[in-house]
Amino acid sequence: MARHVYERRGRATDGVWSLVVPLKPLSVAKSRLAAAVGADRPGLALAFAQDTVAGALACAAVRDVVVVTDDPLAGAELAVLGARILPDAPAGGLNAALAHGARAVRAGRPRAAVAAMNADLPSLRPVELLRVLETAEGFPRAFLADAAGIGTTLLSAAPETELAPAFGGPSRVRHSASGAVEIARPDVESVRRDVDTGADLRAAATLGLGAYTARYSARMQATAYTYDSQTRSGSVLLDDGTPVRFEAPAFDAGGLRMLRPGQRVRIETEGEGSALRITLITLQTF
Ligand SMILES: Nc1nc2c(ncn2[C@@H]2O[C@H](COP(=O)(O)OP(=O)(O)OP(=O)(O)O)[C@@H](O)[C@H]2O)c(=O)[nH]1
Ligand SMILES: C=C(OP(=O)(O)O)C(=O)O
Repeated sequence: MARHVYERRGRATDGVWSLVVPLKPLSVAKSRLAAAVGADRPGLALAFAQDTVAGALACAAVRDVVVVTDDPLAGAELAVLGARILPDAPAGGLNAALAHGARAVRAGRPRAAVAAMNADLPSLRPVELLRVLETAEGFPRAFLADAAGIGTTLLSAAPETELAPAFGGPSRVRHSASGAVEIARPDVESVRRDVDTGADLRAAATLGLGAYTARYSARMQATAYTYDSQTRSGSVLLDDGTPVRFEAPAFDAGGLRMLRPGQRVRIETEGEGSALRITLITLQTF
C-alpha cells in the first residue's frame, strides 16, 4: 500500500480556490461502511477527512479549506491541519451545510472562487486536485463525477456565481441539469475515488491511501498465527510482525467457526502498545 508524501507547507496562501468540505458527526458518518469495518467506522471516517483536508491544503490551487462540521474531535484534528472549522449552523443536511460554508467564505472575500468537495477521498493527490481546479477555472460552474459515475465529488463556482449545490445520491445528473459543466479528464482518479463501501476502500488502497488512512487501516489488519479450537483463542501477527493474543470472546464476537494460520483477518482493538487488546477477529472484509 503506497503512501503519498505530501509537500506540507502549512496553510496554503497562493491558491485561488476556497474549498468547502462537509463532514457529518463521526458517530453517524460513512454508515454504508459499517458492514466492512464494524466499530472502526468513525475512526476511518476521520482518517478519510484528514487525508482529504491534508491533500487539499497541499494543492497549489487551494487558498484555504473550510470544514463544515459539528463534530468536536474532527473539528479539532482538522483545525490542526490548517482547516477553518465552521459549525453546521443550518442543521439542514448536506446542501444547506455547503451553501452555509460558501456564504461564510464570501462574507470574508466576496469574489472568492469556491468549490465543494466531499470528505471521503482518502487517496486524494494534490496534483490531481490541481488539474481539476485548473479545468474548473474555465467555467462558471463545473463538477467532477465520483468513481461510480453516479454521484459528485467536487462542484465549483467561479467568482460572482452561486454554488447551488445539489449533492446526494445521483447528483451527477442533477449537477449536469443545473448547467454545471462536467469535468471529463482521465487523469484525476484520486479526486473521484470516494469511499462508501469495503469495495471502494480496496479500490482506494490500490490507488494509494493517504498517510492517515494507511496508518489507521494497518491497525485493522493482521495475519492469523496460531489458533486452538478447544479454547477458541490464539494469536495474530500484526503487519509489523508483532504477535498479539486473542481470547474466546474476541473470536466469538467475529462470528467465525475456525481460523487457519496464514489467513488474513480484520481485527478490532482496544488500547495501545503493550496494552493492545483484540476485541474482535473476523475474516478480512476490505
Ligand atoms: N456538515 C454536514 N456534512 C454532511 C451532511 N450530510 C452529509 N455530509 C457530508 O457530505 C459528504 C457526503 O455525504 P453522504 O454520502 O451523505 O454521507 P457519508 O457519511 O459519506 O456516507 P453514508 O453515511 O454511507 O451515506 C460526506 O463528506 C459527509 O460527511 C450534513 O448534514 N452536514
Ligand atoms: C453525496 C454524494 O456522495 P455519496 O456517494 O457519498 O452519497 C453525492 O455524490 O452527491
